[in-house]
Amino acid sequence: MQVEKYLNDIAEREGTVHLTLIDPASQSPDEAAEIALAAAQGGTDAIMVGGSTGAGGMLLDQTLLKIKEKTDKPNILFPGNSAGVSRYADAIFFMSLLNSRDISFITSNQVMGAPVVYKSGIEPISMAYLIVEPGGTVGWVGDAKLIPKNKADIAVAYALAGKYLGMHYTYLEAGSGADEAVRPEMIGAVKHVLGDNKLIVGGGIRDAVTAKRCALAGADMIVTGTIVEKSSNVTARIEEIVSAIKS
Ligand SMILES: CC(C)=CCC/C(C)=C/CC/C(C)=C/CC/C(C)=C/COP(=O)(O)OP(=O)(O)O
Ligand SMILES: O=P(O)(O)OC[C@@H](O)CO
Ligand SMILES: [Mg+2]
Repeated sequence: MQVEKYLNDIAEREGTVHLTLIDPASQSPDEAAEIALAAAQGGTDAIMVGGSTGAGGMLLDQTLLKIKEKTDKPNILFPGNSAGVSRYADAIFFMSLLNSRDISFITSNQVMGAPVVYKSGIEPISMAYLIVEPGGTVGWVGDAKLIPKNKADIAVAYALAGKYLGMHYTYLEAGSGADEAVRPEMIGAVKHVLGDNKLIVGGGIRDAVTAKRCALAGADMIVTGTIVEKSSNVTARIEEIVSAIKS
């Protein structure tokens, strides 16, 4: 419960958590570590490591080890499949893609990954993963029946199902690099039924205004990925977003 408690405590104390997503396939482990350090200096709370394609094996292990050398922020795996599990992480978002049409993203990858999580002692954080239009690469890879962006009630139904199945976290995902982030109406409606369960929002959040809008609507945690890959001054970009979402 340590990483989950760490995140929940920040959400309670500071209003909103900021998570930085690093895709091990997008840069070398050394470069990933530099990005993690810069994001930590900008005030991010934890580093998520994963990708929808090619994010496993030695590259994943090395990326985690290098990140650990540079920062003491928790590392949380964000796996695209069972190969995205590594014993060098602190925790894993143990997620089920509830709106997938493919059973492998609902239970099979979880079954293959669970024994590795058990043996390595990393902390599982149960999560309902929901993909909203446009969905991006992860929507395609995960064969998601995308939730229409203006249909908050469908997202609410999925979020309730996840909560009743016992999942602690719900993640509303618009897809990495989405042209529009998840809308405030949907975030608000989902948070309303989740109550104390935590809501993560990501995909297409590139600036402080958008991040703040998501936080005010009810997001407990904001994820940004693309901006740390594309920015020349990661610390400054993260700092802007972090100061906008913390109370
Ligand atoms: C719990 C275990 C062991 C596995 C879960 C497996 C599930 C449910 C996966 C969901 C579908 C999926 C492909 C998720 C990937 C999540 C992810 C790391 C997204 C990050 O997006 P990017 O990979 O950065 O997008 P790009 O590939 O476009 O860069
Ligand atoms: O790359 P961005 O658009 O920040 O999206 C982050 C995350 O929600 C993708 O899984
Ligand atoms: Mg990526």
